[in-house]
Amino acid sequence: MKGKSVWVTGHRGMVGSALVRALSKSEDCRILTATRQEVDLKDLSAVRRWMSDNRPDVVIVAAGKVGGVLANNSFPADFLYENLAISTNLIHSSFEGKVEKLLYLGSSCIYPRLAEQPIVEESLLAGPLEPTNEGYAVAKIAGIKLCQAYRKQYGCNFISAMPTNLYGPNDNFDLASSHVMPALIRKMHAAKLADEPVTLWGTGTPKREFLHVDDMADACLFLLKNYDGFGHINIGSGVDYKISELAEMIGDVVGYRGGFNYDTTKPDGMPRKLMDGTKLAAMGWRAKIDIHEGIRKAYDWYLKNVEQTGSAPRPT
Ligand SMILES: NC(=O)c1ccc[n+]([C@@H]2O[C@H](COP(=O)([O-])OP(=O)(O)OC[C@H]3O[C@@H](n4cnc5c(N)ncnc54)[C@H](OP(=O)(O)O)[C@@H]3O)[C@@H](O)[C@H]2O)c1
Ligand SMILES: C[C@@H]1O[C@H](OP(=O)(O)OP(=O)(O)OC[C@H]2O[C@@H](n3cnc4c(=O)[nH]c(N)nc43)[C@H](O)[C@@H]2O)[C@@H](O)[C@H](O)[C@@H]1O
Repeated sequence: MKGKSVWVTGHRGMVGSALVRALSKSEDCRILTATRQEVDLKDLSAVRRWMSDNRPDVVIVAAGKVGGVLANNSFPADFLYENLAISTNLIHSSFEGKVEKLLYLGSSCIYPRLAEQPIVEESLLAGPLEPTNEGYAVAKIAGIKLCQAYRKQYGCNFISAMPTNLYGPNDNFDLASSHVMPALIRKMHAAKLADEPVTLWGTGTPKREFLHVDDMADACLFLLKNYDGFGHINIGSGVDYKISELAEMIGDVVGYRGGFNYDTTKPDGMPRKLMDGTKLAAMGWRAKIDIHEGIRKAYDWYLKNVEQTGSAPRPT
């Protein structure tokens, strides 16, 4: 990507900020960013204007409305509408702006609720979706299909990657809207100090695969440099854990010695979503950050950035 202008959308978020770190470290390129105040990605004319003023060579779609199982279940219209708008505006204006390459990021929730495990890329649209995040999943599926349609009709080099559940620096630690990893780090730290038990949502039996966001960013740069295909590519670690097992692992790192209660009024979501990483492995990429090391890094980041203030500073 030497000499290219790369627009990382959503650069203040967990995924976008990891991509900016990775690009700054290893690529001799020009990184372009824009805050929501500068360009609301839901607004097609604003996106078009920004695109024609800045003329990126490469666009990474790492912006989106993102949240955990409860937020997705509670605000399906927002998750569907905002993600559809962001995807269509960025993909269409990248076509208009003759962008050389676009990387679209989706999520493992695009796959059917009861997909055969580990989930191969070909499982897409082979069965009904998980109802708690159907809105988000439909928007992300539309993004994949848009990339494929612009490739088929206009020859655009637009690729898609589906990362599994991510965690790391700049994660969202708000207990109402976060994913499980940051929520449990925060809850266990507070429970350790207060000497109280921790309440987990759901039954603790669903299984999830976790990937450190720096591994994900590394995989994205790998795909940008090595993949020009039609089909979307899974990005995962290849290992999944029950939520109750994840809680034990986080407890070990945080030093929480108490027990766990389960609030079964909260949703479990997908029973399991372990992705098959054969395609990416065959190209020569694999994850490097082990989950224990990853949880330690995430807990350190939480202590340094969130614990003191109650909310994390976002990158500018
Ligand atoms: N988190 C995960 O576990 C996960 C898993 C798989 C895939 N992904 C992929 O990664 C993407 C980003 O996830 P994340 O965890 O980095 O989320 P995040 O931390 O919430 O970051 C999302 C970013 O998108 C920006 N954004 C949202 N709506 C916007 C709008 N209308 N205009 C301009 N910017 C807007 C946000 O801007 P503000 O800073 O102004 O809010 C923020 O910078 C997802 O959409 C998904 O494709 C994430
Ligand atoms: C990656 C994202 O994953 C999301 O699904 P999903 O893995 O269930 O999202 P999470 O919110 O991470 O929840 C994973 C599992 O952890 C359980 N869990 C236990 N305690 C907690 C807690 O305190 N907070 C949270 N958040 N969960 C908790 C939750 O019930 C669920 O079974 C999708 O809704 C999105 O669309 C997206 O795909």
